[in-house]
Order: sequence, then structure tokens, then C-alpha cells
Amino acid sequence: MAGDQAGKTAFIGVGVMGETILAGLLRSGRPVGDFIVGVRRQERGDELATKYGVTVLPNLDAAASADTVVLGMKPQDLAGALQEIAPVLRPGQLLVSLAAGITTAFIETHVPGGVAVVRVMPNTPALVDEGMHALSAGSHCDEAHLVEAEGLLGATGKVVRIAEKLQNAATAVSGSGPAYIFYVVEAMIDAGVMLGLPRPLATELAVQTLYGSATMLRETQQHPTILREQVTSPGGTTAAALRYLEDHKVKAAFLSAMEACRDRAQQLAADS
Ligand SMILES: NC(=O)C1=CN([C@@H]2O[C@H](COP(=O)(O)OP(=O)(O)OC[C@H]3O[C@@H](n4cnc5c(N)ncnc54)[C@H](O)[C@@H]3O)[C@@H](O)[C@H]2O)C=CC1
Ligand SMILES: O=C(O)[C@@H]1CCC=N1
Repeated sequence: MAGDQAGKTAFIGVGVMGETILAGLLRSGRPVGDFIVGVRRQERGDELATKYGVTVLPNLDAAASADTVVLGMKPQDLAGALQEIAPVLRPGQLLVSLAAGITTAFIETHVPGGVAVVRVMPNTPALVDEGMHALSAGSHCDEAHLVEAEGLLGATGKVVRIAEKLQNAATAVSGSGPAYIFYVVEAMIDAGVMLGLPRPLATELAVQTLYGSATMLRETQQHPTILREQVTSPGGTTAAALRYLEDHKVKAAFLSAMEACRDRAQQLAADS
């Protein structure tokens, strides 16, 4: 690692997830001069430069100017971006891919030999430093590359290392997971409104219930079944509600939904 690129990280493809991780790194105190951004649309570059004071460069210059390149485009756009930057990539450089489904082996076939690849499944609670990021090493990664990737992701939440064969399952649980939770909260708010609560009150009750329940799970470390049983009085209100969820096979629906999520990740890889 030498020259002007030493220690620098380029973010190429800065949408929802890329910006969330970049903003978290800056929030954590990392100097803005450590980062470079490569974007597809000039207006987006201007927006990021104004908002964060970050240097915006053409993709090729961004990749050439950094030791680490975070790839934050959609899986369908990844191969094109790799072809674009491959001429300036060098052995030992680190690529961190956020793309759902896409394997490190696929990325390695699009870049020069010896480029290290880390595949990450992040999630959007990183916006409030409560992200869950699962990462896996490609074949040219050493410990220093993994530690570097953990440092980048760790600014916005928890990081775990997992075997790459588990990445699509992790996508089904934590990557897409926030969407299921928001969907359930949406349903609870709508139901509260149907039962006569003003919408702001229904929202406050539902959101605080989610927050309190999540905090209980984390802090007590008890199994969700135990915590659910504590709420469920014999012959009481909760049992009446849970019976409907069982009748409507909500648990089975989650199993199928998350299988579909895993399968879609596999399909994204097959289509690339
Ligand atoms: N949004 C989420 O909750 C999560 C997203 N991911 C993954 O993160 C990646 C990004 O997802 P989002 O941020 O939601 O997408 P997004 O559509 O918000 O952002 C992608 C950005 O990449 C830019 N882009 C595309 N091709 C480019 C190129 N060649 N050069 C420079 N910029 C380029 C687009 O203009 C856009 O700004 C995806 O691969 C997705 O699978 C992973 C976990 C969670
Ligand atoms: O929906 C998607 O494809 C991305 C990957 C995980 C969460 N969002």
C-alpha cells in the first residue's frame, strides 16, 4: 500500500446502502479525505459532494486512487461496473461487494488475478448504527483484508464472518429482514386505526412495542418462545390473537417468504 491511494476507500455505486455505510463511517469520525466516490450520474455526485464534502471522481480514477473499493450497485449492474474498473485494479487491492446473490468467484473472474474480494450482506438499520453485516472472504483474501472490511462495516453495526454458502440465507434473514419487520409494523398500525386509535397514537404504540421487544430479545438473551409465553395469559387476549395467526399460517408464510428470498438471490447470480 503506497502512494496517494494508501488507506483510501472508494465507494462506487452510492445509493441507499452505499450512502448509509459511507455516512456512518463519516459519523464515526473517519476523515472525509479517506473516501472517494464514483457515481454514474453527475447530479448524484454533486449531491454527495455538497452533503459530505467527499471527492467525486470518474469510476476509473476512483478505483485507481484507492486501496479498497466498495461496490454498491445493484447485482444486475455489477458485471458492467467490474468491466469498467478492471483495467486499473491491482493484486492485493480489496473489493467489497454489497450485491445480493453475487458470488466472490463471479467477481474474481471479472478482475485481475490476486485482487481480494469480500462479499457482504449488510442491512439498512446501519442508518442508525444498528446494522447487521455478514461477510465472507473470496479466494485471495488474507486476514488484513477481512479486518479492513470489518472496520468499514463495523462503523454502522455488528459484523459477523460467515461461510459464503450461507450468504443467501443471511440475505433472507438480515438483509431483507428489515422489510418484513416494517411490513408487520405497518399491519399493526393499520389494525390499530381500524380499532379506532388515531393514526399517530397507533404508530407510537406499535413502534415503541417493536423497540421494546427487540431490546428485550437482545438484553435478556432469552428465546422468543419464552418471551412470547410471558405475554400469553391462559384464556387471555394474546392467546385469542395468536390463534388467528396460527389459523392463517403466518409462520409457514415466513418460511416460504424467506425461501423465496434465498431463491431470488440464487437467481440473481444465475442471471449475471
Ligand atoms: N437496500 C438494501 O436494503 C440492501 C441492499 N443490498 C445490496 O446493495 C446494493 C445496492 O442496493 P441499493 O443501495 O438498495 O440500490 P440503489 O439503487 O439505491 O443504489 C445503487 C446505486 O448504484 C449506482 N450505480 C449503478 N451502476 C453504477 C456504476 N457503473 N457506477 C457508479 N454507480 C453506479 C446507481 O446509480 C445507484 O445510485 C445491491 O447490490 C443490493 O443487492 C444489500 C443489502 C441490503
Ligand atoms: O431486495 C434486495 O434485493 C436487496 C438485497 C437485500 C435487501 N435488499
